[in-house]
Amino acid sequence: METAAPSAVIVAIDGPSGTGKSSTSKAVAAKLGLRYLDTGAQYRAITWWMITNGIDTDDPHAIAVAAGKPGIVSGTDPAAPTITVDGLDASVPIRTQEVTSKVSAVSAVPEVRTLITELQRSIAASAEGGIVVEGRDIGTTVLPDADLKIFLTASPEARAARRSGELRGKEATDLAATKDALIKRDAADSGRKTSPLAKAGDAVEVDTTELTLDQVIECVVTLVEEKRAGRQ
Ligand SMILES: Nc1ncnc2c1ncn2[C@@H]1O[C@H](COP(=O)(O)OP(=O)(O)OP(=O)(O)O)[C@@H](O)[C@H]1O
Ligand SMILES: Nc1ccn([C@H]2C[C@H](O)[C@@H](COP(=O)(O)O)O2)c(=O)n1
Repeated sequence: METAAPSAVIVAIDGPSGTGKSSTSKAVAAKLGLRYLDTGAQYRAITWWMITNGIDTDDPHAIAVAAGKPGIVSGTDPAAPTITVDGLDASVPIRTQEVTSKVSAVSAVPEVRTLITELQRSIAASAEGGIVVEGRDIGTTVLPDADLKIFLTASPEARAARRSGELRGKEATDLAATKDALIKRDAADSGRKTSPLAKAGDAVEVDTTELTLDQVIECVVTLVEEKRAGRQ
């Protein structure tokens, strides 16, 4: 496994859905001049490709056979992250309800994880000034030697309220249904055999339930700066 330049700081941010990983990671990366990688977008992208190419997402063997076919490219500018599949902009279609409902099954297939993990490691290794990588297994599996590991949590109620606020006006906003869907996806992501959603033993846990997004960003920026200062 290649590593980034010695001065680069690598930050892994993991946690369940709706805990604020993407919002926090993007803002922290922008403030500190780091690159940013949304690994959930990559699993969503491969899921979208499976759906649009007629692969049965309930058939792990069919998914495994097709896993190497799509070309997934992630842009890591925190001000404008991008994701393409075979050269097509996938940023909008990967956020549909259909993709969200199928991504846990696709991302549980070991062949998918092996390919996406390799891609994530190569992106992190080429980020010369450092990178914030967010997902479910970054601290445990993808980048176990990350300089700083954060595990974000929040109550299911807080997470559902955040998601409902986001969806208002676009799709159904039933709070109870949103909470049930979050809990179901977390259970699938935590319960899979290959690199499940988990807190690394050396990760700092931040419960964001009672914190504003700005407070969480400030907390993580401080942790990164402390880590950088300690390395000098
Ligand atoms: N501390 C917070 N307080 C209030 N709202 C927040 C907080 N953190 C994030 N949010 C909001 O919650 C929503 C979900 O946040 P975000 O997408 O960053 O979570 P996530 O952990 O990346 O979710 P997922 O894993 O499902 O992609 C967004 O609308 C975001 O603005
Ligand atoms: N490192 C990762 C990141 C994401 N996944 C899977 C599991 C999630 O439910 C799904 C979508 O992620 P989101 O966009 O909601 O952050 O992708 C994973 O298995 N490992």
